[in-house]
Formats: sequence, structure tokens, C-alpha cells
Amino acid sequence: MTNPAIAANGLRKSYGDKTVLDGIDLAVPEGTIFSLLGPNGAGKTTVVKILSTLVSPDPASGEIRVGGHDLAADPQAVRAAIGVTGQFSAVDGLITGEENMLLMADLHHLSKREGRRVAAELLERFDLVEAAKKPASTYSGGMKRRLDIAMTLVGDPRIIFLDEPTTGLDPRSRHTMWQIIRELVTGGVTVFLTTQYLEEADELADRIAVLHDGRIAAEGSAEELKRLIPGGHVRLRFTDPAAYRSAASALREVTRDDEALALQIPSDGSQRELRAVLDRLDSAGVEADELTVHTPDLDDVFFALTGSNVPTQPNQPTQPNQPNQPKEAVR
Ligand SMILES: Nc1ncnc2c1ncn2[C@@H]1O[C@H](COP(=O)(O)OP(=O)(O)OP(=O)(O)O)[C@@H](O)[C@H]1O
Repeated sequence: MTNPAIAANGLRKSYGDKTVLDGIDLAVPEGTIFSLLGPNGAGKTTVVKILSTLVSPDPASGEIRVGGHDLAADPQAVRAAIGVTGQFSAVDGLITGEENMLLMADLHHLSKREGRRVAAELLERFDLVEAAKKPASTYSGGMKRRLDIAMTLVGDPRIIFLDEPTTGLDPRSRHTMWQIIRELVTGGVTVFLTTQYLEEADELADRIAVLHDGRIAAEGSAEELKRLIPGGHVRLRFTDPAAYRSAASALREVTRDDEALALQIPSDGSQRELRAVLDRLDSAGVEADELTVHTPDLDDVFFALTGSNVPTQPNQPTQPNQPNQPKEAVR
């Protein structure tokens, strides 16, 4: 990587005797989306605050460069290169969306005329023209996030930190936000995205780092991370204990769950492997009551790496308008 947008070595941060970041290395190429993934309290916001100069890293940290500038030596240059949105939003609810934008333009020392031009263009781009004259406190969650990003773009940053940009949004707003993020990157911006949602990282990120216990537990593309863990499996469930026992002895390499009367067989989910399983069941004269094919996803990676499930959200983006499906229990 010749010129990473963000490069951090041995990033450390403790509060009192609590170590939040225990020496993490990050390298984010320009014009890519990097996702820092971790559950509540993992330290994602702390990383964003450090990289955006809001909080100092511990002195024992190594070199940190953002936008080519040394964070410790030239924080001012770092601030000029970046935009930050998220949990510590800059939106002022008491004034209108347009006034928020103009205030931002003032902060960036744009002339009145240029400020109005940029504000109008961004309000249009983020579908906020109709709401522009209304107080931001009346905006929906999705509109506030869009206004927040629009305000960040007033300064034309090359690197944008998005701290959990879709937490609490409904599926439609979440998809809009994903589209906005993709467009930012198409325009050459580097996005540093924190999220608790595996699906979001899978959907957007070129590279994903899993933060766990103050360290990066794994890093790679979604595909690389999925390859880190054992392959998929077929799960068979029975209601008749005798059928369950016959199937267990007829099949090879089964993992038994005697309580649930369920069998798990390693499988790549291919037609050939499925047929082999079904042929063996047929030969044994047993029929499963339920058959499910499970291919590994980022959830499995997260589980394998951290031993805990990530929280799911009320409406999963892949199944808009449907209740959340329970995660498969057998692993
Ligand atoms: N100023 C502070 N003083 C003391 N502890 C802090 C401070 N800021 C953060 N922490 C602690 O550091 C840990 C990481 O917090 P952080 O906000 O970075 O997590 P996070 O991964 O962003 O979680 P969330 O998804 O809840 O925002 C938490 O245990 C938090 O309590």
C-alpha cells in the first residue's frame, strides 16, 4: 500500500486501569470502505475519536497517520482532511436543516454566496430540499443522519468517519444510507465505518477488522474472514427418537444434539453432497422432519472469533418488513 488514508500502529488507550485498546494496527487504503466491527463497548467509538483528534491516544502508542499527516505532530492538518459523523452528531435540532448547513459553511469560511450554493447542492443531493426550512428536531432518524453527512461534506473531506451510521434506522433508511456511503466512495472518499452489524460490514466494506478485547481478532475481506472458519453444514431435525438414532448411525461425520433430536453433517451445500446425505437416509429408511443447509456467514466468523453473538437489529436489512429470524442454534 503506497499511500494509506489511515495508518495506525500499536494504537493504545486506557481509562484508569481499564484497557480499551490494547495495541491495534490499522491500514486503510485510499478510496476504500474499511469497517471496524465489534459489539457494544468494544472500543469502536474510542478508535474514531482518536483518529479524528478528539481524544489523545496513550503515549505508548506507535505512529498514527491520517490523510498523510502525523496525528500527534499536526492534528490541525488531520482535522482539515476529515469529516466525522455518528454518535456525536453536529446537527442542532433548534435550527432548520438549511441553517445547520449554512452554519457549517461559515465554520469552513466559505463566502455567503458559496455557502448558499454548497448548502443547496447538498440538501438536494440528500433529498432534504422539502424539509430544509423545518427545524431539524422534527426530522426522522434517517433524515437527521442524512443531514449530518451533508453537513460533513460541506468541508469536502477526503476521509469520512461514520460511527454506527445506521444504528436505530428502519430498513429503508438503512438502505438509503448504504447507497449514500457507496456513492461517497465512488467519488474517491475513504470511509472508515464502525458498525455492530455484520451484514452492514459484509454489504459495504472492502476490508473488515473485528475488534475484540481491545485487539483486532481478525482482519480481511468478508470472503477472507468467512474462509477462516470451518465450512457449512446440513442440519437434520427429527421428532421420532428412533428415526433420529437410525439416521445418526447411517450417516458419517455427524454431530449429535440428542436433546433437540438434531444432526449436523459437514457439507459445502452442493447438490452432490446433499444427494449423498439423502441417499443414505433413504437407504436407512428414515426421513428427517426438517432439513436446513447452513453456509458460513460473518455471524459464524464473529462467533468463532469472539465466542459471542453480535446483536441483531429489529428489522434485518435482508428481510425488510419481516420479523427477525432466529439464528440457527446448532454450531
Ligand atoms: N471517557 C471515558 N472514560 C472512561 N471510560 C470510557 C470513556 N470512554 C469510553 N470508555 C469505555 O471504553 C469502552 C469502549 O467504549 P466505546 O464507546 O469506544 O465502545 P463502542 O465499541 O463504540 O461501543 P458502542 O457501540 O456502545 O458505542 C467502554 O467500556 C466505555 O465504557
